[in-house]
Formats: sequence, C-alpha cells, structure tokens
Amino acid sequence: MLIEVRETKTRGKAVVATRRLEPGLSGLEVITEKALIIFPTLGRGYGNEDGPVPDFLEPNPQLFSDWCRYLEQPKDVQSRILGLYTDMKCPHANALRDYLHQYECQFKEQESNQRNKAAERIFSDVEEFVQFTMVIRFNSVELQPPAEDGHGPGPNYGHGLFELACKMNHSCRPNCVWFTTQDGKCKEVRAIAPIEAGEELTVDYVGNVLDPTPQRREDLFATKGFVCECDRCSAEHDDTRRFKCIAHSETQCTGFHFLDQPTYSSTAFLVDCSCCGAKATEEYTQTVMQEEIALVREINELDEALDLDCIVNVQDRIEQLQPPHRYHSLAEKCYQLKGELYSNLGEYECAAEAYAKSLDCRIYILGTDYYSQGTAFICEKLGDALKHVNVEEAEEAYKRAVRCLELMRGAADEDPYVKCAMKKLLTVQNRRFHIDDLPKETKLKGIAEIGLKNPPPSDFSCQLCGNPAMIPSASRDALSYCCEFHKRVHYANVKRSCGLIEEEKTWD
Ligand SMILES: C[S@@+](CC[C@H](N)C(=O)[O-])C[C@H]1O[C@@H](n2cnc3c(N)ncnc32)[C@H](O)[C@@H]1O
Repeated sequence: MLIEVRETKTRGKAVVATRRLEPGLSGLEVITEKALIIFPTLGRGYGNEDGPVPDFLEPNPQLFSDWCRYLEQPKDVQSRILGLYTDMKCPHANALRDYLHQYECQFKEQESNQRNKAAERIFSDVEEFVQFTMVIRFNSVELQPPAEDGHGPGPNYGHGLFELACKMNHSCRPNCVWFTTQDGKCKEVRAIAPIEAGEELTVDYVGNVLDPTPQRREDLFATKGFVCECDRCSAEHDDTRRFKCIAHSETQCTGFHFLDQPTYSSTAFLVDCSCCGAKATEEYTQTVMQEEIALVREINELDEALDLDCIVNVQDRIEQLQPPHRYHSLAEKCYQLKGELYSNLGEYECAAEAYAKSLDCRIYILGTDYYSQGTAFICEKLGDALKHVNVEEAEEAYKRAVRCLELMRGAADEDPYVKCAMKKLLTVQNRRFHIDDLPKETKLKGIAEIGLKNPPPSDFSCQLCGNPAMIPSASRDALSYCCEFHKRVHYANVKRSCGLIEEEKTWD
C-alpha cells in the first residue's frame, strides 16, 4: 500500500504516504476506490419509496431521499458511513439539532397515518440523523465523469461516500487530484507532485485555488463547514492579491505590495513594497481596495455576458479591463475574458496574447509545477488561438495541455479529457510531419514496443522508451523523446489507441 490513514494533531485523520511517491510522466495513480454508497440525484427516476418528504424536511428532499437509501443498507455499511463523521463542534450540526428539537413535538402529535417510518427514525435517534446529514453535506463527493467526447462534464451519477478518499484533507495547493471514473462508481486519486514518506496527501475540495484567501475560506466554510488552515491560507500574506508599488509612477519601481492576510474582522493592510520598501498610505490602500471591488463586480457582470454568448456586445468594457497588477489573480480573469472576446472576433493573435498572459499569471501565483484542470484548459485555449497564427507555437501549447492532463488523469486511451487534448495536438502535429512517411517495418516495430500504461520513471525520460531524453524539452510541461523517431512512433500509437486516424484526415 502506498498510503495509510493516520491521526494528525490539528486536522483529525489524514491520508499519508508510506514511501516517497513520484508522479512520473503520466502521473501516479495512488488509489482507485469504489464508492461505499451512491446517492442518485433526485428527479432521475429515484423517489422516496418510503413515503412523502415530511414537512420539516421539505426544503431538502434530496436529504430525505439519501436518508431513505441509508436506512436500506445493512448495519455494517450504516456504521461505516457514520464512521466518516468527525465531531468538529460544527455550528451547522448544532443548528440542525435545534431545528429537529423544535419539530419533534409537532411531529409526534401528527396522526400516525401522516407519518412514515423513515421520518419516525429521525426522531428515534436525532444524533444519528445529525451525523448522517453532516457526513452527506461535508464528506460526500459528486460523481460526474467527463463526457465521452471530452468536451466538458458528462452525466451526473449523484454523490457518493468513499472510506479512504473521504479521509483526505483539503489544501489550496494540493499534491493530488481526484476525479470520477467513466462508469461513475469510483474515485481515482493521482499524485501531481512528489510526496515524501510521511507527508499528507491533499486534494482541492472546491476548485477555487485562485480566489483570494478570505473568499476561499468563506466558500469552504459554507460548503464544507470548516475554516481552512492549509499552508496558503495560514501564510502571512494573500498570494493572490498584489498591488503596484505606491511609488511606481514616480520611480518606476517594479516591486509590489502584498495584502496582509486579512481575517474576517481585520481591515485591509498593505505590506511594504517588495522591492524599494515604500510604505503604502491609508489613502492608497483604500483606493486600491475600492478599485478591486469595482473590478470584481465588472468581471462578474461580464462573465454573465460570456455565459449568455453575447460577449461581443460588451467589447468596449472588456477591452478596458485593467487588473491592479499583472500577477494579481484578477489579471487571470481579465485576460481570459479578453482571450474569449478576441477569439470570438477572429482576432487570434490578440486572443493568443491574452491567453498567454492569463496563463502567465496563473503560473506565477501557483508555481510552474502546479497542475490543474484550469491550467490545462487555458493551455488548450491558447493552442486553439495559436493554431491560426503559428502552428509550432500551437503545438507547444497543446503539449503543455496534454502533459498537464496526462499527469492528472493518466494516458490518452483511458481518459476523454486527455484524449481530446491529444487529438488537438495531433492535428497540429500532422501539419509538420506524416507518420505514414515511415517505412512499414519500422512503424510496426515501434508500435509493438510501446507501453503507454507503464510510464517511464523520470520526467525527462523519453515518453516512449524511458531512456534519457536526447531532445531536451522546452519546458517541464512538454513531452520529451530520445529521438525524432520515437516521437513519431509515440504519436502514431496514440493516434491508433485513440482511434483518431480517421478523424484527423478531416482536419481543415
Ligand atoms: C473529508 S474530511 C477529511 C478527513 C478528516 N480529517 C477526518 O478526520 O475525518 C474533512 C474534514 O477534515 C478537516 N479538514 C480538511 N482539510 C482541512 C484544512 N485544510 N484545514 C482545516 N481542516 C481541514 C475539516 O474538519 C473537514 O471538515
């Protein structure tokens, strides 16, 4: 076993590596775990066979549905489900206890023919229902694999509970990712960074790692019921928000002021300039804070226009977006909006420039070695714009997307997102050379040697044979090969295993 569950000093139980975990080229699958129980989403042919939702649970029929399903389970499964409960003196649990006690008398006074067994069971053991609710609310995870074609999410299978995966703690810069397998029944956890023996494995519960710290903490508290104490959240300053040096316009100082890590009660405070040490005045702090709030509002409104497919109608407003600093996390959003706008207008050079800046900001805040779906998404968008401008650069952008997705999700023949990105890479690659130009014998030999499921051990090994890469990669994100021949053979194999050869011929 690569991992085990251990007690921590501050965060209850945690999943910890038993030896150093090295992700390698195609990532490292740490566990694939079947759900202990799956709760289908209401409205998909799943009703409450035990009777109507009682009045006091009317606002949450899904919870009552989940409760009925729980009651159908054998005793040992029920106790494993409740075993996921962590007593955190959580205000949500106390509020539910109070709520139930208010209704208890009223419920018991009801005619017995208006009551049903599942509802009665709630009041025969209020604590069991409270614990069950907390487990569902804070530990269950959505089961939504990608669509078969890799263009966005696929069918929603409901939410599930996992004994091991649900013991993983959250971090706003996690070293693992988790996702649902294609059949909607399992969670796969993969390491995306080297993890030392004894180190905790962490995942991102919410998917908002670029939001400001107070926002991330608020979201986690609202959705998962705890205040995040990860390294980023407990650092001295908020790494997503930096502002130009107060002296910038006079001295051209390129330093910046970070925002002191604010708590809910404290007022904003700017740290001295990182370069010249200048102190930010109260007035300057207030001005940049107000500008930041206005920009957040504007971005939210423009995001809606994007969702409604009328981004071109707000062209002027998007062009005027100005982030406080190119590495403030709002810059990532501003440049993404600009990228979307220019792509829509067919101005691909401007779109590519905007996406590149957006990516730059993301990498600057999270680090070059942080892999996420968000990074892969922007790399793909960048490639989509660049393929109209510069095929070689488009190829590099798609390679980064593939590299990022393979590390997180495994090989292209197994995962729709990777397959989709690989397909884009192959289409631009196809402009540069043709595998069919190779002699038949060498093609077949190469294909027979390929072991996609056994990735080479080091990041800078040949993607195909694992020998040291002779063609150095431009960056850690690019695929590496020992020679041009292996590069061609690997591409040919992926094309074959992904069934892309036919589709590729139709590329414009
Ligand atoms: C899914 S459980 C993880 C396992 C949990 N530690 C346990 O002992 O069962 C989620 C709970 O772990 C704790 N937790 C997870 N990540 C945390 C973090 N970054 N900061 C503080 N508490 C965290 C919180 O109490 C949260 O409600």
